[in-house]
Amino acid sequence: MSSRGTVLEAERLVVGYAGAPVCGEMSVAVGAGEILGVVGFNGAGKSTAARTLAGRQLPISGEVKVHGLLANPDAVAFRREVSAVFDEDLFFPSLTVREHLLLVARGHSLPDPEEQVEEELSFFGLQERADVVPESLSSGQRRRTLLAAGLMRPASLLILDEPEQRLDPVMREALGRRIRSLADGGATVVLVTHDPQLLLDTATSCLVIDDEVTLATSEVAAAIIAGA
Ligand SMILES: Nc1ncnc2c1ncn2[C@@H]1O[C@H](COP(=O)(O)OP(=O)(O)OP(=O)(O)O)[C@@H](O)[C@H]1O
Repeated sequence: MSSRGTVLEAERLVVGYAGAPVCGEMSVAVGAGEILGVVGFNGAGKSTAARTLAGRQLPISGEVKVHGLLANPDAVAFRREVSAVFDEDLFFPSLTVREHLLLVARGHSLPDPEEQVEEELSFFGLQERADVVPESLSSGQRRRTLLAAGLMRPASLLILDEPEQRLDPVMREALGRRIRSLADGGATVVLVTHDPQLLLDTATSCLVIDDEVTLATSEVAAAIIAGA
């Protein structure tokens, strides 16, 4: 546990649908500056767990708390703390990439929103596509837009569901460095991933999701997802 205190806490959490659990019960306590990798086979329940930790779906039993606040995305105080990026996240069909990012920057009262947006466009290699609407983007460009929006806003807890998907190797490496630097700045990160290298580059501990949920080092978890 981090000396900087627990940020995300879940005790005997059971996640699933219509009262049916998708995986074993889990307990987590993640501190400021820590990166919790979440791994498991296809369909193991990683995204379900991540969505529950992000407050996007209710647990079957147990509670999720962030800084002691019950997970509830309708609560302003919770939303301020938590940024989550999922593949199914939505866009406004008539807003361009730049307009989406400006909306996020202004909505979170970032200083110099225009400048910050240009930095994100550059980091995610989106400058050339900044003025097109989501429909005209490739799936990887849409993914990068969502990640840019999720990473640029202030948050003490960042939940990323397979952020490496549809990113090329250079972008994956840059993303790993970015995640690490956010954690170095004090953010807590939950990272669902199938990428052993991203896990090794970032995670400080890992949750292996299965019928039983266990804690593992990033080396052990990376070996599991690499099929070793
Ligand atoms: N909305 C839903 N309603 C009912 N069952 C669902 C729903 N979404 C997912 N599931 C089921 O819950 C189980 C866990 O799914 P989940 O998406 O959490 O797995 P995952 O570990 O993230 O998988 P992957 O690695 O393939 O992304 C799967 O059996 C899936 O079919």
